[in-house]
Amino acid sequence: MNILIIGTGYVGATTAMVFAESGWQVTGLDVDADKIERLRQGRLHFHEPGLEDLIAKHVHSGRLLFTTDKETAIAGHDVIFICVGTPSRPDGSADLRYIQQVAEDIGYLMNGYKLVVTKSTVPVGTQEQVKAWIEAAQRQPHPFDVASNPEFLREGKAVEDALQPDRIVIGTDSAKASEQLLTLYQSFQCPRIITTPRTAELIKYASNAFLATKISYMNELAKLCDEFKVNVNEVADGMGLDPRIGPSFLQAGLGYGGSCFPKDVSELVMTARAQAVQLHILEQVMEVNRIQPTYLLDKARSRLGDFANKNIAMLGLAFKPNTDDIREAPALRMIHQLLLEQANVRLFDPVATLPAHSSSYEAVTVCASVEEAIQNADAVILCTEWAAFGQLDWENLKGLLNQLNFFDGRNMMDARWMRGIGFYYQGIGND
Ligand SMILES: NC(=O)C1=CN([C@@H]2O[C@H](COP(=O)(O)OP(=O)(O)OC[C@H]3O[C@@H](n4cnc5c(N)ncnc54)[C@H](O)[C@@H]3O)[C@@H](O)[C@H]2O)C=CC1
Ligand SMILES: O=C(O)[C@H]1O[C@H](OP(=O)(O)OP(=O)(O)OC[C@H]2O[C@@H](n3ccc(=O)[nH]c3=O)[C@H](O)[C@@H]2O)[C@H](O)[C@@H](O)[C@@H]1O
Repeated sequence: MNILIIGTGYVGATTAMVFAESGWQVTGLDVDADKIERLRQGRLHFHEPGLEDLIAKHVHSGRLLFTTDKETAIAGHDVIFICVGTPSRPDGSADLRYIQQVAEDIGYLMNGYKLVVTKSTVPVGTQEQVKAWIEAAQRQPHPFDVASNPEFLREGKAVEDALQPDRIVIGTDSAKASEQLLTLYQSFQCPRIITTPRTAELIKYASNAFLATKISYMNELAKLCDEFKVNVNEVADGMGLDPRIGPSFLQAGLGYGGSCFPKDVSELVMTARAQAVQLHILEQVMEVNRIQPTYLLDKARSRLGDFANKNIAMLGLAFKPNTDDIREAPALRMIHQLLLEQANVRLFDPVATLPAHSSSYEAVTVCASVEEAIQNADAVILCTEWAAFGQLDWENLKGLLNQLNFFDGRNMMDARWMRGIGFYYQGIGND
């Protein structure tokens, strides 16, 4: 079997690497010629630790090819993974236009049996829709199967997650399709779940929504911790020792961002509403997340009086460390608000950059180092827990600041230490 990956973004590029690493011949197809040109040279168009080296390795071995030629690519491959984006529409439901485009291309250009696998995160029922789009676009009837095979990798840990997944979920009604997919994944050591397409699609949303729920739960609890002068991290440690709860995703902070949790929780709520089911808990999860960055800004404002003409050093822009992804990053919303309130924003992130071609952030001073960002700062706001920020010597750096105010959106610093060296220090739930 040779494999075609359509869409070479975070998931597509990683998936292409995974199958090449497992010994298959893989081609990545994208409409973006610049991305394809870089990938052909073994270079990645986004920051993901370890991925570029593995892609380069397989580009050089010839096991991994990249193209923009959909006619040849679709005709020449038996197994096709769809990895294009499924962004939110303004009403919060998933926009399937890229999936539809790809399905129609496959239908129109297919020349024999194809196994079409949806790896993109798609609403329950999409597999049936993809089938219908393919059928409607066919010029002559060719047999095909459609399967759902959701992806669970995290950005920043994509290589590790994709090469050693916790589970492989395959949703299909076709024995031939599940057999082919099990062969493709034969070298993986993890549980496989073979189920219906709808179940596979829902497993993906239910997983992301549950993780988002854990985060919003801890963020709300953190506010109570502040009132009681209890440290939320200690509460999380105590809770996490119960194996029924588990220690992960209990980190209070600025709320969840990224290209997935915000859109997937919202899509699940919309899907449920279309079935006349109200997901009350998830609606509140979204609301808690929406107001979470405001909580830290309120603390900073009440300390400074107001933000007008104050120098605010923002440390971190990416929605989480080890990625340059700024989609739905809480830092962006905070910068927007600070600019509205006339603050002078000085920003440093080790890899992420502000959105290109956006006039909204022109007033931000983008700095090349922490030292430059905190120069004459009236307050530091830490938005992303890059490991390097945890190693800074604030005892030495504090002389650069105008006022010793530190607002830690990720509870990264030791509160007692920071206060001990003279900072007015506030985190989320560690007052
Ligand atoms: N980013 C992540 O960590 C994860 C994302 N997912 C899901 O995977 C899907 C893809 O997400 P990302 O990789 O982040 O998106 P992305 O935006 O990084 O990549 C999508 C790619 O598809 C390409 N594309 C769009 N239309 C195309 C077409 N007609 N033909 C060929 N290429 C086309 C785009 O040019 C782009 O390179 C989404 O549904 C997302 O929810 C699932 C798990 C993890
Ligand atoms: O569907 C997806 O795209 C992916 O979404 C998430 O992965 P990702 O968004 O890359 O990153 P996470 O590590 O899950 O973090 C998401 C957000 O939650 C925040 N978070 C995470 C954990 C925590 O304890 N507290 C917390 O605030 C992070 O700062 C970040 O903003 C899931 O973890 C993946 O399993 C899934 O495949």
